[in-house]
This record gives sequence, C-alpha cells and structure tokens, in this order.
Amino acid sequence: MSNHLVEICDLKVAFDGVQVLHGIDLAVGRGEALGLVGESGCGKSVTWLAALGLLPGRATVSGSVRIEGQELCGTPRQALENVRGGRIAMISQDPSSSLNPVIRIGRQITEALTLHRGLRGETARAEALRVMDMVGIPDARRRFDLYPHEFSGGQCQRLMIAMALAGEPDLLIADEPTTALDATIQAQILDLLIQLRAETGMATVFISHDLGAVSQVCERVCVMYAGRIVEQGTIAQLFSEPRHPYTRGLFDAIPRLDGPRDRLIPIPGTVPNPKHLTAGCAFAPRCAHAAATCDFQRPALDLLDDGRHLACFNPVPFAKTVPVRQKMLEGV
Ligand SMILES: Nc1ncnc2c1ncn2[C@@H]1O[C@H](COP(=O)(O)OP(=O)(O)OP(=O)(O)O)[C@@H](O)[C@H]1O
Repeated sequence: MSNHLVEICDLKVAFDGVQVLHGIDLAVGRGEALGLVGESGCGKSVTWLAALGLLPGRATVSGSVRIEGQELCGTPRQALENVRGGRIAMISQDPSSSLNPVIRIGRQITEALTLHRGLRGETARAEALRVMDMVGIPDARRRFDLYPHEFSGGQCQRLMIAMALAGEPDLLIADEPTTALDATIQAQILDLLIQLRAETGMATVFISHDLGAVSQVCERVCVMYAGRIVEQGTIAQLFSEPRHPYTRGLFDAIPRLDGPRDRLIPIPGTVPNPKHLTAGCAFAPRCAHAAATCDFQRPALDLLDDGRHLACFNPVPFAKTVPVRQKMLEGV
C-alpha cells in the first residue's frame, strides 16, 4: 500500500458541462499538513467537495480519490457518510454550515460522537467535554447546554473544530477557517490547528488565500490556478524561490507591514472564466514571462530536480528571492 493517506488522481469536475477542475493529482501523507492556495474560483474547495461527494447532483465528477486504498469516487452515499466526519472531517469559514442554531452545543457534539464513534450517555458527555476543553472553550461544563449564538465568532469556530474532532479524523480539511475572524482570533485558531495536529497526529489540508497563514500551518503547499495545479513543493522551496510566475505574483501581492505600500504589486487582470479557457496556459494572458508557445500549448506538471512540481514553459529563474519571503520563512 502507498505511504499516502489520501491519493487523488486525475480528478475532473464539470458543472452543467463547464469544466472547472481539469485533472488534479494530489496526495496527502499521514499526519502531513498541506496548504492549498490560489485566487478565488481556482478550484480549491471544489477539489475537496468532489473528493468527499459533497457537490450538488448537477456536477459531473470523474477520476479517483482513495483514502488508504479505499476508493471514494462512485462509492454509495451511505458508505461515504461513514468516511465524512469519521476518517475525513471538513470545516469551513462559516460555522453556521456545521453548527445547528437551534440545538444546544453539547448535544450537537454528543450526537457527532454517537454517529462516528458509537459513544452514548455519560461516556459521550465526558468525551464532548474533553473535546471542548481540547479546542480551548473555557468552562466547558457550564457552557455545554448553551446554543451556538451564545458563543463568540472565534468560539464558534473552535466548536466547529470540536465537532470535526469528535470523529477522531485521520484528515482535517480546513477551508478558509479564519477568513471571517479578526486578526487576533485568526492567530489563535491557527495556533489551535497546529497544536491539535501535534497532539492527534491527524493530517491537515489548509485551504487559504493567506500565504502567511499557510507558511505557519503547513509543510507543503500546492498552488492552483484555473482548475489546475501549477506549482507544488515544500514551504521552504516555494517561499524562498517560487518558480511559477503565478506563485511569484501571489507573493508580490502580499501587503508588507515593514515596507512602503507602493511595493505591493497586484497580479494584473483577473482569473479566467472557466467557460472561456483556451488550449494554452490559462495564466498566459496575465503573465509577464509568457512566450508565444504559452498562448496555444499547455505545460504539463513536471517533477523538477529539486523535488517540486511545476507547470510552466518559462519559469522565474532561480535566485530571485525577495525580503518578504525571507521574513515569512523565519517562522518556518
Ligand atoms: N455549486 C456550483 N455550481 C456551479 N459552479 C460552481 C459551484 N461551486 C463552484 N463552482 C465553480 O467552480 C470553480 C471553482 O470554485 P471553488 O469554489 O472551488 O474555488 P475556490 O478556489 O475554492 O475559491 P474561493 O477561494 O473563493 O473559495 C469556480 O469557477 C466556481 O464558480
């Protein structure tokens, strides 16, 4: 059996005939933290929603998604439900997608414990309190019978993580888990994700626009553009020497606290509409490095000598490191 916990091969998704994922190959190791970055609409969420069978019926999905060898694509709904929340749990930026506003929080967590681990009665209650405590809800015993609206936004996010942990997942997919929170609470939730991974050994997929957050939580990062992976490597590789012009553009667009605001260089243009993709590289119209070939031929995702994967005919040369990335790397 492979060393990977999850292996995604040639995953394709179309909505009403419009293809939005074009053959994603991705693996997550046991206990690994993988970051998925890219601008809005590039397919980060759809990749994992498709993997878990959570897309609406009008989506067409093909390819293979395996968890420890067990194929999920084409698996009956009931069997998938055992995997979701059990072996793989997903949290999003919106606690209301996981927390039911009219059910007391303790009951919601104990129900998840019953569903995924068969715990009941006092055992379930004790475990729910332990999980609430683990995610840093103060005075869990007293707050067990409160409703979600009686908790702050950051605490609701913690409770959502508690629900996810209830099934003792092998993989936690955190989809923009901190986007809706203010900076201090964001930092606390990131710390919590790092701490929980260290304590439980679960793998984490961290989906985010925020490269700084990804560098704190993850070991490896995957950059997506227009439904494809364009660069993939370790945090150190991509942060010190991004080779894809898109990855480089994402770094240059990060606001710097220590420099003049005019150093921020946004990527020109916008993400293409999936209906209007050409046979060329989807990033070519926005790319300062694009050559004539890039307009009509698409580069494959190749493995480079340094171990990263890159899909580009004309990559950024080595040794173009800029200080902002050095600063981020200090924490890696
Ligand atoms: N339910 C849906 N119906 C139709 N199209 C969809 C649906 N969900 C996603 N899409 C399309 O699929 C593409 C990928 O969307 P996805 O949500 O995966 O992007 P993302 O990278 O996660 O963006 P964000 O960072 O904004 O969440 C987009 O073009 C989006 O419009």
